Amino acid sequence: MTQAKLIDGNAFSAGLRDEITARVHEIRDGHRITPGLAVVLVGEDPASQVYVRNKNKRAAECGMTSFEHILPADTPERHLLTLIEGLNDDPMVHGILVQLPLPRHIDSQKVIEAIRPDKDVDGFHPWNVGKLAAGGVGLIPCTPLGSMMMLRDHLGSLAGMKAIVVGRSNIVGKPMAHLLIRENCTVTVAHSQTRDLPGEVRAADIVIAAVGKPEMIKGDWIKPGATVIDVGINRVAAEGGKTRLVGDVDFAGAVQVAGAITPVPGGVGPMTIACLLRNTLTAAARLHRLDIPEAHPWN
Ligand SMILES: Nc1nc2c(c(=O)[nH]1)N[C@@H](CN(C=O)c1ccc(C(=O)N[C@@H](CCC(=O)O)C(=O)O)cc1)CN2
Repeated sequence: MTQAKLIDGNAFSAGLRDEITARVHEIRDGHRITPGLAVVLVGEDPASQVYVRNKNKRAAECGMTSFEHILPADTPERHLLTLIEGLNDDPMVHGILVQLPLPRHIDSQKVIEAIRPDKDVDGFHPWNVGKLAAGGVGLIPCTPLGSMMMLRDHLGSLAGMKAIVVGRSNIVGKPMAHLLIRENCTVTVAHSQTRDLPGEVRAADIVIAAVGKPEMIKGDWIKPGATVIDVGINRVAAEGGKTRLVGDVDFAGAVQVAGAITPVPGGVGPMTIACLLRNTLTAAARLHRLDIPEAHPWN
């Protein structure tokens, strides 16, 4: 039996970061502007620490300035809001990102809404959410943006295709659905109350799995030849007391049926960070009204 093509997020993200690096050097040399990314982490969540370290490392590799703010887990919400106010006003900072999840005593939505929308490189501020929903120009959340780049690269036009997004989070599910509508797909958003989820998935040419449940979407739910983008990153127990990463899709089953599939790790995850850098470059260019081409335009 033929196996699905693997969509390699590590390779795609490396190519995108090369393009971003070239653009960053252009504006540093031509305009004396260095894009700056501020990354804020509250607490000691080990996975978040890794993501924040990688974001800063990748930003520096692309020639950007990265500003790291690591705050203790018991930081009062007011202190975090004051830090954001300072970053909003700092001309060296073009992109602001607060790593999620935040400790429970902090209201994440309040924090997101405190970030200047034109520096909101996560694309989570209601202004950017509204721009995406209404078809305007804002900043697009990184994971959906990276997923869409890989889809367009693999499939070309998506017009007329049936897509299902399994999961309705503000970070991935909802923005992904809007992007797919923009690309003229017929979109179903499935969630915990969906009746006959296997049947809904079987009807789809494109499956976006963003439900946060390890290997929940089975191989025999996938339509033969469909393109599967697995957004899940779940750490599960493995042999010898170790852990391993799996997605939301049963990869071993799906790879036998799908036309193409993103692996976990090495699929959507690396694209999330590359798209954060792309958004930071976009924010810097817009804030300084620079007329530079976008890295890897996809629409
Ligand atoms: N403010 C934000 N918080 C969070 C976001 C986000 O986009 N903005 N997304 C996730 C975490 N995340 C980025 O922050 C992220 C997750 C995973 C990866 C990644 O490269 N994963 C690797 C595997 C890494 C590992 O071994 O654990 C892969 O899939 O190959 C990058 C970024 C929640 N919070």
